[in-house]
Amino acid sequence: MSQTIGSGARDRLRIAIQKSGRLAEPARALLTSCGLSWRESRDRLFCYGESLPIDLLLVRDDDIPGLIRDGVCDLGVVGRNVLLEQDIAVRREREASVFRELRALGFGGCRLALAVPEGWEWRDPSQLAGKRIATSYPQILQQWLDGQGVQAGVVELSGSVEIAPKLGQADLICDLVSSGATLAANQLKPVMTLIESEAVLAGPVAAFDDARGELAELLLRRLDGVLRMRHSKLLMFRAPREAIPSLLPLLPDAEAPTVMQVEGSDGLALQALCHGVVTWQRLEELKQAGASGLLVLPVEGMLA
Ligand SMILES: Nc1ncnc2c1ncn2[C@@H]1O[C@H](COP(=O)(O)OP(=O)(O)OP(=O)(O)O)[C@@H](O)[C@H]1O
Ligand SMILES: O=P(O)(O)OC[C@H]1O[C@H](OP(=O)(O)OP(=O)(O)O)[C@H](O)[C@@H]1O
Ligand SMILES: [Mg+2]
Repeated sequence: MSQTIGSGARDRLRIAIQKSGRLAEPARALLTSCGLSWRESRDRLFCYGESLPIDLLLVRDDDIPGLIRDGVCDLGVVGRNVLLEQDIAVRREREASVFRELRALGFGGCRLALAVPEGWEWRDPSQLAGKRIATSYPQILQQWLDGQGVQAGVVELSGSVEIAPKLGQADLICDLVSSGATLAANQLKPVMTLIESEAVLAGPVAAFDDARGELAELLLRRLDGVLRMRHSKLLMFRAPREAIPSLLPLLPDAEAPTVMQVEGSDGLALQALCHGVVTWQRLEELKQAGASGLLVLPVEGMLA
């Protein structure tokens, strides 16, 4: 089988992920937990899929939507902020989306927010009329301003947006915020959230009409199993039969527990798949209610 990147062979699925940066490691780890493995090329920009015919292309995150649009890659892991920014640009040109968000992946969480100098008294978006707003997301910002019916100047910067008000380039900014530390360090405060973002699996709007369709479906099924189980834990413990009524209310987030008879005793062994956080406090409460030999096990995936 050909390994040429641009061969046009369509019996392999190609996923673009960030080469380095915030999304690089978690994206790879997630795909690995879906059972994918790769033989890396020496330059590490293309990774040939070994366990399945699913290859990786390692790129700058901003390039991912364009690679999908041009059919160079079939899927991509990218921030919703980047996908939406480029989707709006495409829709302005073609009047139809070419990308779609297939799954939210639960990492790379942040929000795109308006932030103003700390001294500003914020009331509502009408205050933005005639102001200059620095951002790396001009399309999302302009669409939001249009929706608010506000006319403001959009100053596009590719980075270090938070310094723009101090440099006199803009009156306020529209940038990504996570902890808020960068804003605080620049004497800015967030006042409006335009979008909530996280890493997403993106793909084309058009369906695949060859072997890639089945590969994409297989990957999505595995991904759903992994995502569903991501915060789940398998709880195993023993308990006397009479403790069951006081133990079950302590497992409100668990699927119906499996209860087994322990050989040679009249005690029971229980197994419960908990979808919420299993804290030390909860374990202590279970122990007090009669549970013993408590084991908390991580769950890697589930095929329903
Ligand atoms: N502070 C943050 N906390 C959490 N997620 C963030 C934060 N900042 C950005 N992100 C998310 O991570 C994505 C990638 O951010 P990163 O800083 O690695 O991008 P980059 O510098 O543009 O990388 P590249 O070199 O690939 O162009 C962003 O598009 C956003 O979705
Ligand atoms: O609210 P915080 O937790 O401070 O995070 C927000 C900052 O994180 C991102 O920048 P990053 O650190 O990735 O630097 P970069 O923009 O230069 O890549 C973003 O562009 C903000 O500047
Ligand atoms: Mg980038």
